[in-house]
Amino acid sequence: MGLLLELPSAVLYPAAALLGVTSHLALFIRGEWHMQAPTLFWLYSSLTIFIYLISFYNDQPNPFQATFLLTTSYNLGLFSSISIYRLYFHRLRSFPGPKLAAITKFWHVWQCRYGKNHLVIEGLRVQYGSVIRTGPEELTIIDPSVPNTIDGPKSTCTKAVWYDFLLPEIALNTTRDVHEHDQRRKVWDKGFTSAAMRDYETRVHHHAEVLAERIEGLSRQGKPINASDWFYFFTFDVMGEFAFGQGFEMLQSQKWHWAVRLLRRAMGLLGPFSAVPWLAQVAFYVTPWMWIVRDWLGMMEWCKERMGERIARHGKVGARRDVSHWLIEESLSRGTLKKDREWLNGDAVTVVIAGSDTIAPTLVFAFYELVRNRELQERLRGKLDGVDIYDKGELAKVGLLTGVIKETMRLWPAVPTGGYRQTPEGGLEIAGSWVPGGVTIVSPRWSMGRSEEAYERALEWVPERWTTRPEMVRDGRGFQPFSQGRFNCVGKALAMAEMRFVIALLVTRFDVGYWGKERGERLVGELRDQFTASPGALELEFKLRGRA
Ligand code: HEM
Repeated sequence: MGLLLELPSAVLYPAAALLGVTSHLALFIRGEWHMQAPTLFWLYSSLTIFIYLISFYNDQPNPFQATFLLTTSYNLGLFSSISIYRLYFHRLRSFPGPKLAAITKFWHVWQCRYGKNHLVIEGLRVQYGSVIRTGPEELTIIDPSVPNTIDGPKSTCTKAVWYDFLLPEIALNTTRDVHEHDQRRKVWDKGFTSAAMRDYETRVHHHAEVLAERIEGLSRQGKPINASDWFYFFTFDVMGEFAFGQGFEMLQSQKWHWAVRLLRRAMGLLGPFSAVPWLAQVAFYVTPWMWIVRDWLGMMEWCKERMGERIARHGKVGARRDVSHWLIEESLSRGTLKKDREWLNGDAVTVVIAGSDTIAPTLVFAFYELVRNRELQERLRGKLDGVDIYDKGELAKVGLLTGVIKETMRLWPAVPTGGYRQTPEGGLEIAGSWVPGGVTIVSPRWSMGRSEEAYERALEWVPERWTTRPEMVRDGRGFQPFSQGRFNCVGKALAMAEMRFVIALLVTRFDVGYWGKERGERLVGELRDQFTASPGALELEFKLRGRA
């Protein structure tokens, strides 16, 4: 090495650049590298220090400069080769899209720095059309046929690299191994049978009634209700109970639980950094002391402890059956409780996030729309008149109520752009384009729901398009708020029952309107896409019906 450094610079630096090109063409061009990111980071840092020390001990006149020039030459070779390849030789080179997006996902990180991926994609659709290259190995395709192609019964697509974001945490929704997923899904399905659902219903009713009482209490005091707080308090309390057998007690305390706060703050990272899962790996392994990583790990530790307590309570007299009951029961029956502990921890966090961060924004937006459409609110109240809202079956028959929920999920999807899939090795035809293997496919619900080709007056909230005006849905194939196929939402029935009940309970009990000068500007303006939708504040007035 010392001898190498004595080579004339005219030879040394071009040689380093050539090494950069070679490492790209011989190594990095093949396969996935995001999981190796921490190792590469350490290797690169160690080599840089090593070069510096060699230069220093070989009496180089300026060891810092020598190291800098050598590493820069290598990087120049490496990144020039990557850029030229991705722009002019890559399998996706003929797809339209921003040139910088084709070179690096950092382009996307920058675009999403305010958590507005749903708007970034919408802007690209206007500029480039419905098939866009949004990354070196990524296509965003806005077409009603895509959900079925990538998730339908015949699909051979798998989950894309994004799902490795949280490794080493493992959970049903993040596992990329199809066989492993299917095995775990069978266990989950036991927690969502009709019998299991009956156990959950009464607790949903109980929490919803507490929510209504709190709202009534505040409205009696003449205070506004921030829907974006209260619906989250409600859903997190419900899901906390389903995951750990105990809620976060936010409806009681009327404030955010610190663990939920940490969780939501950590989820905020998914806004800008979803595009670069390798960076999350570097952060987890190289900088675990960083505040945001500490937040996440702190929250995971808290969940792990709660799961420990939940396991200790399992089978005790009076213990109620929650989602975790079924997961623990399965591990016990197989004698694998200890081995499955990581799964149980990860799956409990999944119950909390997947069950809360989706229902809450849908409820917030449903009430926003019901407030903007007071006549429809009144009509819905009329349809609910005389219906036993505690009877799940009866409630499901109220078409307009289901229409309200579906229309809200179309226009304000809880998962606006997420749900990335990867094409199988041999490639796949998607929406008329041949897509090679190993490519990430994004099928954004936000843009699909706003497509005039699929919906008449697409930007308007018209629940009747799902009931009496079916002609307003020109092509409903793209409407998959809960996804479909093997990775579809396991909690769909629970979610629909829960949303129907909460809306019915509150609409029959209160007249809901804007509070003061509120018109929903913050709700929509501060909406962030961080895999799930995170809305801004919305202050509403809930007037108890029959009172002035
Ligand atoms: C409005 C409510 C909800 C919506 C819109 C929704 C939507 C979705 C979507 C789009 C997916 C697919 C995600 C992906 O492809 O990565 C999904 C998966 C999932 N959801 Fe939901 N969800 C809701 C409520 C719930 C509830 C209440 C639970 C119950 C705990 C739940 C649990 C899950 C789980 C575990 C998965 C992963 C399934 C798998 O990979 O096999 N969700 N959900």
